[in-house]
Amino acid sequence: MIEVSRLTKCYMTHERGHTLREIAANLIRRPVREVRAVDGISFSVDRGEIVAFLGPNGAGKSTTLKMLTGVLHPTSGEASVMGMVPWRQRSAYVKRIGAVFGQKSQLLWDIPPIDAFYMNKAIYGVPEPAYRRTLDQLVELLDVGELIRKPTRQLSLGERMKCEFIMAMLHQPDLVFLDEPTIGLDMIAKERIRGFIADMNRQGVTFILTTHDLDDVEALARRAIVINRGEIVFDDELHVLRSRLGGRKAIRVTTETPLPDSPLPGVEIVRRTHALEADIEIDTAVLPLKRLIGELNDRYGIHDMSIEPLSIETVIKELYLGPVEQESAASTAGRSE
Ligand SMILES: Nc1ncnc2c1ncn2[C@@H]1O[C@H](COP(=O)(O)OP(=O)(O)OP(=O)(O)O)[C@@H](O)[C@H]1O
Repeated sequence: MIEVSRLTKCYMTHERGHTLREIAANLIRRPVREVRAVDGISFSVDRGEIVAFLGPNGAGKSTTLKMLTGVLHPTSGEASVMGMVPWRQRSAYVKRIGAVFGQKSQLLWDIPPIDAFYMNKAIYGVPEPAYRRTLDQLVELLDVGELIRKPTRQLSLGERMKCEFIMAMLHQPDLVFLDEPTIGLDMIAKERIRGFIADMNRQGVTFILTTHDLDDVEALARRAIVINRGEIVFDDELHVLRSRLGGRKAIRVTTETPLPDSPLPGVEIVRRTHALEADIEIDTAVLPLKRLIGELNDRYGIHDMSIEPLSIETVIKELYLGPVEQESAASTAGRSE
């Protein structure tokens, strides 16, 4: 469905002077700096997938999405989506895709969503019977019967997001780009939206999901593409990310005497939450759990303990960090909060 090859986007930005002399010099000539936001990325996505597209702030996610939705021309490289080049065949292309941006509404504030839906029907040229059928189905699935007749400004965030989804799905797109679709929602609303995405996916819709919410990823995606500084640093199934965690476990332990900075080999203090309480991480391949409990208890006296598997967030953070940042992150571990 999506084939991306060596896609690159460089922005040219004007350097701003800070000192008076620099500002005066800028009046005559402003130096230009190149920002390589996306640096030769290649990947493909099959029909029916939900792919999480992840990365830290400034990694190049939005720039990639803008190119794939046809809003932005790349500096170089190619993309073919459903046989079209997004930025060259925009008008035919937008009829086949949908987009939901958690931070940007596509509805109109003062009019009810139903009127905005009707406008989209006209823009996309959706025939009346197909429009009715899809609208009825979406309204029932998202349980928004009455809401769509209220002015958008009177809706709660969760209610509005449901309507944003209807707006994006009414023309029955084959591919939908989601950018932070559950941002700001409470747990119940998040669950509803996730359920809806999974339903649509079962009906054959492909989703590209950009989010900082790793619960969205765990709930929906089987595969993740991680981008950092414009380059892809991981592209595989989520279970491969999880397997990188190996036998590592996160433990919160309260002891009778304080833990030193290196309590035992294979144990890392991630955070001290209290003088006698710390979050530690262990590698059970180096130190089996049974030995950890025995030795911690003998040396420091265990008062309380809870053990959890590490979240996928940990591996992703490690992917985000380059070797230099990993070293400095390691040197700050163990500091009190
Ligand atoms: N219009 C622009 N002009 C110049 N530089 C830009 C422009 N848009 C983005 N950038 C730069 O390109 C890089 C990638 O930005 P982008 O918005 O694609 O990142 P992102 O991964 O979406 O980040 P976030 O998670 O914060 O939204 C950043 O360094 C950003 O400052």
